[in-house]
Amino acid sequence: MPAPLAVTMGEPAGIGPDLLLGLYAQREERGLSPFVVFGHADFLRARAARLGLDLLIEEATPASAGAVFARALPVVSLAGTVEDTPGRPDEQAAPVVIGAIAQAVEATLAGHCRAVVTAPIHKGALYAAGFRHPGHTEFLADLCALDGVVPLPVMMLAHEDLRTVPLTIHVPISDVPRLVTGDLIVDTLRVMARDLVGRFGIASPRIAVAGLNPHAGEGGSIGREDMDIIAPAIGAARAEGIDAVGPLPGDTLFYPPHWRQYDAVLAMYHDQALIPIKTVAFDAGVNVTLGLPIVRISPDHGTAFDLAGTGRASSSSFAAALAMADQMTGRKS
Ligand SMILES: NC(=O)C1=CN([C@@H]2O[C@H](COP(=O)(O)OP(=O)(O)OC[C@H]3O[C@@H](n4cnc5c(N)ncnc54)[C@H](O)[C@@H]3O)[C@@H](O)[C@H]2O)C=CC1
Ligand SMILES: NCC(=O)COP(=O)(O)O
Repeated sequence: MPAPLAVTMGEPAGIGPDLLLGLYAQREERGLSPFVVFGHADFLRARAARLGLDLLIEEATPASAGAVFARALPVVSLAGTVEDTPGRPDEQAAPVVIGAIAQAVEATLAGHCRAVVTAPIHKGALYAAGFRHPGHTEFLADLCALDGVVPLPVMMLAHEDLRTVPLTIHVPISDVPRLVTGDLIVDTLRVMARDLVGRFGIASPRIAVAGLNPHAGEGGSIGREDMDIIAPAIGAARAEGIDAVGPLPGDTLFYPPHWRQYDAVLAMYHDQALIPIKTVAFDAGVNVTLGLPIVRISPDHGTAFDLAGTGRASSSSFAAALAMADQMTGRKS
């Protein structure tokens, strides 16, 4: 039996548990391939009951999950306290939330699961409990370190033909100009070029690079980073055979006829990359981590505390994440 997908439970006070339970309940009509949830079985039973979902939840292992999936939701259940309090995060649950991610990655690196699909975490609750990574992206890279070498994780938001990557991720906007370095741009372009081929099957990817300043600096009169740092880095990447162009003004680049000329856009900061995707495809975009030895995908949205426990959250982005994990691991086209 093929290995299952590893799905992490995410923040218990958020919508992640609602969505994975709701998708499991529709597994037959959606034709979902087997997945195993890393989380807390009793909590998931409580949330399922709150949502009025009549389903069985069974403790399992990645090896048994495939056989269990047809009759019950297989769960690798971690020890710890997880209360069912929608909308009210409790840092007591943090060890289970963090441990679930770590165990899902370990199982995938070992080949017991095919890919990791993560439900959203509430970063504030985890920071309060001592979590020291800005988000999944950086934590996953640490978990995938080999012989002490941590891969460069690259966040990509993807929907159909729009794919955007923020060069800098969860950092204050005041730190961005200092963090936009030539080395980071070249390293990120290398990961993008490699994974657009290897993960997305695009034979000769074309990458647009957005500028940092308005109008990409307007020839240096509105900031010099575009001329002094970004343009030379693009030149260095092109010299390696990477088809990158820019820096292009960030606003007009996202005019659809412009971005459609490219397979992906490298943006300079979080919102420059995420606003376009969330504008055109909030309900179906996904977040993919490039640069890792495993496939990791998540929905593009967060914990949506206002909807948790109500059954009103849309599962379309979560379903898109499961579908892309299947595609990238060769299970479905
Ligand atoms: N991959 C992850 O772990 C992510 C985690 N987050 C975390 O989520 C928390 C909340 O972030 P926000 O900025 O408020 O973003 P959010 O995505 O949780 O919510 C923004 C708005 O979109 C709505 N929304 C979100 N998902 C929806 C869905 N599936 N169906 C219908 N409506 C939906 C919410 O009700 C809210 O009005 C933060 O702690 C953030 O760090 C945010 C993005 C990704
Ligand atoms: N805004 C995107 C986001 O917060 C996702 O971060 P990560 O937890 O996937 O690193």
